[in-house]
Amino acid sequence: MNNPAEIARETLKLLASRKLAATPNNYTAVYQEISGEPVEASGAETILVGVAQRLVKESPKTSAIGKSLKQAISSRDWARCQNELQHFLFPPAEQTKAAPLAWSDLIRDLLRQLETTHKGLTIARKREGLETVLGRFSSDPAVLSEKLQGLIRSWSSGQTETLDAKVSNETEITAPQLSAAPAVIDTASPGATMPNLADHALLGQLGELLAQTLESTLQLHPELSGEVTALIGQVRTAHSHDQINQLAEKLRHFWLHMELHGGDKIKVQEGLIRLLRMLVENVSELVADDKWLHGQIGMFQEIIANPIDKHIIADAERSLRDAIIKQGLLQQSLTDAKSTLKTLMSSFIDRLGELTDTTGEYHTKMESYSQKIGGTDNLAELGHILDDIMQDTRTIQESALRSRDELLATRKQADEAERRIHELETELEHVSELVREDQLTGALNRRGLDEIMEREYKRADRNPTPIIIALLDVDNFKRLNDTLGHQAGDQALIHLASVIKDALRPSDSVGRYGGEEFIIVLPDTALEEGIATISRLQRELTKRFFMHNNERQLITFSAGVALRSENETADDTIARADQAMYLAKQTGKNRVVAAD
Ligand SMILES: Nc1nc2c(ncn2[C@@H]2O[C@H](COP(=O)(O)OP(=O)(O)OP(=O)(O)O)[C@@H](O)[C@H]2O)c(=O)[nH]1
Repeated sequence: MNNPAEIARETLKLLASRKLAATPNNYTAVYQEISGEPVEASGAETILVGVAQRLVKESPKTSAIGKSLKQAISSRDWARCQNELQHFLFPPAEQTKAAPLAWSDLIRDLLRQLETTHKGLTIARKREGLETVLGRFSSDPAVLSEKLQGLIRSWSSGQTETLDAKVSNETEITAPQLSAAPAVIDTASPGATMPNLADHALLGQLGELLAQTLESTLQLHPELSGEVTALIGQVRTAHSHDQINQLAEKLRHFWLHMELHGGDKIKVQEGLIRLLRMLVENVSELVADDKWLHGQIGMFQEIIANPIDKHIIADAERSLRDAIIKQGLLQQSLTDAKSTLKTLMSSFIDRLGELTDTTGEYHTKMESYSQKIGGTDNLAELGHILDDIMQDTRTIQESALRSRDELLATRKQADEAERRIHELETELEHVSELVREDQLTGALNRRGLDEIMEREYKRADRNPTPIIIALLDVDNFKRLNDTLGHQAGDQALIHLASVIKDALRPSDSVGRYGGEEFIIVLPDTALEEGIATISRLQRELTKRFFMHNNERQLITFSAGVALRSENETADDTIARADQAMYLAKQTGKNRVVAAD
């Protein structure tokens, strides 16, 4: 139909049949429908189309309204347009009611988490994060709520470093969270989006990871095992929005319990250490003269005084176990030697008693002979008395002689037993000192070294004499370990320590400073002399090879030699020797460098 008059006539007919009012808009629309020419949109209509398009793009939630609005505009169904717009501007009551509830929970949670102690997070740091979130997102309550929840999660998970990054990236701050579970989980909820399979799988994996993480806390907090087991069951079976919300609430309670229990454990640990410190201090006073215990107690005091480190405890345990085994053996020998001495002493006393008895009897007899002699003039009888006297005198002489020999022998044995006891006691004292030795090489350990250096430094302060501290580090030791094995490496260290000990003077000391590092203390030694001594050690090592599987292995070391400056602390001298040793390594290894 091309004739405009005919089109106009048809338009009026259609308006009447559709019972539409003959308004300009209706007329234009029907006219266009018949003629097939595009409708020239009115100003208001153009604005409405723009609004609809914006809603489609804005978010998944507004997109549906936008699309429906677009359809209503194109079919010119203005009542529907009005409906859609109202729906968008004034959402149904239940949607708006949910917000205050979520806010009260959120604020409660926020306050609780703000006051709870989180490792590595101060309250000031938390406040700072809170200020940033409030400053940036307070214009949009929904976004603000999400960001605040993200912030709380980051506190509980200890992700302090990522907090700033998250705050600065608006789209990243909230990872999907349990308390605000995404609609994709619950397809039955009104308005829910169809779940995406990949999201489902990811959520399942996350759930399983959470369950495993919870399982791993069972060992740490056995007292919470009932709660943890129930939570694990719930994590594995929670699928709906409601279930996940309930789970989130229980998890929050669980975190709180864990924090309380963790805090208790730390307090218990601190209390035990305090008790142990008191006990050790008291014991060390009680046994002030008991050298057997000095080494062990000193070691304990040192461990407790410093931050507890599992490696130090393990080292100490090894040394102590060795010392205790050796002390046990020596104690047994000492007990045996003491009981031998006791037996000897008692037999000694018995013999003395016998001797006294015998001499007492002899005196009595002599008295009776003297009376008999006084009461007779008979020569024959006097002859008999004399024979008896001679016999008794010979017997007592023999007995005295035998007793003298026996007593001498017993005395000798007693002396021997006493000497052995003394020897064992000295050895026992020395065993206690074993905790000052490095168990592998027999050189001093760090503790032993500290004591020697303190002693020598004090001596040098009283009576000014030079002291040399040399730091030796075996060259390419890692390669030796890698090619010959760790045990060969150990043997090489034992060999090195033995060569050093043999080459030094008795007044010098050698201690193991670290893995393959040794410190040598040369008292009363000038710098030139010290350098010469350490260079001599290098030559010794080229003469006394380390043998491994019948093959000669050359061990070399780099050394830094420092002369103690006036009033310098041991740590400072070591630091200078270390720098010089580092220079020796840098300039080709197997050399000795004097410290500045
Ligand atoms: N066998 C054995 N090896 C040890 C011991 N203590 C430390 N080590 C090893 O010593 C090696 C030291 O390696 P690095 O510090 O790289 O030094 P390096 O190989 O000697 O190299 P340079 O010092 O540059 O010459 C490491 O492999 C340690 O594992 C020990 O008691 N026994």
